[in-house]
Amino acid sequence: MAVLRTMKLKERLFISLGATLVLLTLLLIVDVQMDFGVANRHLLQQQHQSQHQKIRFGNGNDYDATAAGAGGMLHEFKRKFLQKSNSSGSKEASTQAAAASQSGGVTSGQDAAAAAAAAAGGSGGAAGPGTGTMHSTRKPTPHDRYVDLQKLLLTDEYYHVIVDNAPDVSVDNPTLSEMLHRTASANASNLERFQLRITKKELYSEQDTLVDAVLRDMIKLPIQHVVQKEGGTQLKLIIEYPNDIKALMKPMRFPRDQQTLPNHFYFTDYERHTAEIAAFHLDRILGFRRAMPVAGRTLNITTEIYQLAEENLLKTFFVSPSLNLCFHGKCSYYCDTSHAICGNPDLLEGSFAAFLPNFESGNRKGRKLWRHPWRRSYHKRKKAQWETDANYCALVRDIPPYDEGRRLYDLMDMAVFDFLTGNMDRHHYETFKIYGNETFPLHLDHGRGFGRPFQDELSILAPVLQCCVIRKSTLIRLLEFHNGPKTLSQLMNESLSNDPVSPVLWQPHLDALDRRTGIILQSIRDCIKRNPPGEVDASENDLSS
Ligand SMILES: Nc1ncnc2c1ncn2[C@@H]1O[C@H](COP(=O)(O)OP(=O)(O)OP(=O)(O)O)[C@@H](O)[C@H]1O
Ligand SMILES: [Mn+2]
Repeated sequence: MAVLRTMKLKERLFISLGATLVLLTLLLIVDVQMDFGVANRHLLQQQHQSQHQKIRFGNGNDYDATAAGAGGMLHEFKRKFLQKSNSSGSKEASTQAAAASQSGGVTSGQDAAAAAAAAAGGSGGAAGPGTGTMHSTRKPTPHDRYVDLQKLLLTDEYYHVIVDNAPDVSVDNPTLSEMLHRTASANASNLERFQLRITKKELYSEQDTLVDAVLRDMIKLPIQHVVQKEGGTQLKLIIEYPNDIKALMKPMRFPRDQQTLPNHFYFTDYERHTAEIAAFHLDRILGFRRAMPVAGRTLNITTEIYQLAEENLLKTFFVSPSLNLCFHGKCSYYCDTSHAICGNPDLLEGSFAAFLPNFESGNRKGRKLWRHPWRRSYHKRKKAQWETDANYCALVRDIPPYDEGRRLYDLMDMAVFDFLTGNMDRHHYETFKIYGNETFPLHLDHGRGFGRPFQDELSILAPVLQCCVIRKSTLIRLLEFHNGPKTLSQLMNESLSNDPVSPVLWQPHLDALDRRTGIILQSIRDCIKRNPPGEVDASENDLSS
C-alpha cells in the first residue's frame, strides 16, 4: 500500500511537474506571440500613421487653396524638390530622400491636384484607380470661376506675373518662303507649301487651310518607301509618299489604356503614338501652333512597311510565334526582339508627323538645338540644379536668350503644355536658325506624354512656379477652358474625333486635362498672392512658406 501510495505520490509529482512544464511552455508561447502581436500592431500603427500623415500632408497639408497665407502650388513643389534634406547627405540618405520624394511626390501631386480641383469646383480631384489614399474631406465648393484672375486681365497691375507678350503675327513675321527667296512651284505638294508658309512666329496661322490638307495627305496617299530614322532612343520610321512628301512615323506599341509602368522613370518610359497625335491637337487648341501636324493611320504591315522597307530595316523583320509579322529596327534602347513591333494580325497603327522643312540657306540652314534650362537629370538618383536651387529662375532670367524678348515666356507656354500632357521628357528644344532668337521654340517629341492620367506631375510646372510668369494670352485660354462654354476635354474630344484612329485618348487622359487646367490657374493665383505689385519677386525667397 505504502509503495502504491509512494508510487501515486511519485506519479502525482511527475504529473504536476509535467503540467507545470506544459503550462510554462504555453506561457512562453503566449508571451512570444504577445510580443509579436505588439510588434505587429506597432508596425501596423506605424504604417497607419504614415498613411495618415500622407493623407494629412495631402488633404490638410496646411494647404488651403482658398487661404491667402498658404504657400500653394509652389509650396507643394518646394516640399518635393527644394527641401535641404533632398540635396545633401550621404548616398544612402539621398537615395532614401529620392525614394521618399518619389512616393511623397505622388501624393503631393495628387493632393495638390485634389486641393486645386476642390478649389476649382470640387469635381472629385485626382482620385482614380490606385489612388487609395485620396479622400478629400473638404466640402465641394461652388465652381470657382477665377474671377480674381479675370479681373486682373483688365488691368496691368500684375504685368510682372501676367505678361502681355503675345507674339504679334501681323508685324515682322516673314515666311520661310520670303526668307529663302523660294516660291512654291505650280505642282508643289501641300506639305511643301505648308513648309514655305511657316513664319518666324508660328508654324501655321490661325486661319490656315493647309493643315487639313497636309493631314489628309499623310492619311490617304500611298506609301512608297520606308526608312528607319537614325538616332534617338526609340524606333521611328521615315515614311515617303509621292512628290517628295515625308512623315515621321512612331508605331503603336501599347493599347490606349496602358499607363506608364509605376517603376519606370520618364527616361525609360516607352513612347505612345497617340500622345504625338493628341499633343498636336492640344498645341493647336492652346493657340500656340508650334507643333507640326500629326495624324493617325493604320497600315498593313506587310504591304505598307515590309514590302517598301529599306534593306537595313528589312533585316530586322521576323515572324512571331503567333505568326504575326514583326520588326524591331535598330536604335539605342528599345530595338530588339523583346520590344518588337508586330502586326495585329497584319494591321499596325502609328502617328504620322508632317516633316519639318529641310531647306538650305547658306550657313543658317536647319534648326538650332537648345538645352532646356529646366531639363531633368536623366539619372535615377541625381537631381538637376532647378530641383535644389530656390533661385534658379533668377539665374535663367539673366542668361540670353531668356533675358529679353519672347523666349522665357515660350518656356512658360511649353511648361503649361507639358504639364497638361504630363510629358516629363523635355531635355532639348529646337528653333529655326534662320529666324535668330526672336522666334518660337518648336514643340517636338511628345511620345512620352499622356502616360499617367491619375497623377498630376507638378514638377513639370516648375518654370511657371519658380518664375511666376505666364503670357496673358495663355492665361486667357486657360480661363476659357475652365469656365466654358467648352472645356478643354470637350474641345480635344471634338478635334481628335476627326482622326482615323479615333478614339485617340483614353477618357481618363481627357479628364486629366480639365483637372490640370484648374491646377495651373490655382498656381497663377498663388503667384499673384506672393507677388504684390511694386515688390521684388517674392517667390524666390519664401522657402519658409
Ligand atoms: N516632324 C519631324 N520632321 C522631321 N524631323 C523631325 C520631326 N520631328 C522630330 N524630328 C527630328 O527627329 C528627332 C527625333 O525625334 P523625337 O525626339 O520625336 O524622337 P525620339 O525617339 O523621342 O528621340 P530622342 O530619343 O532623341 O528623344 C528630333 O530631335 C528632331 O530633330
Ligand atoms: Mn524623345
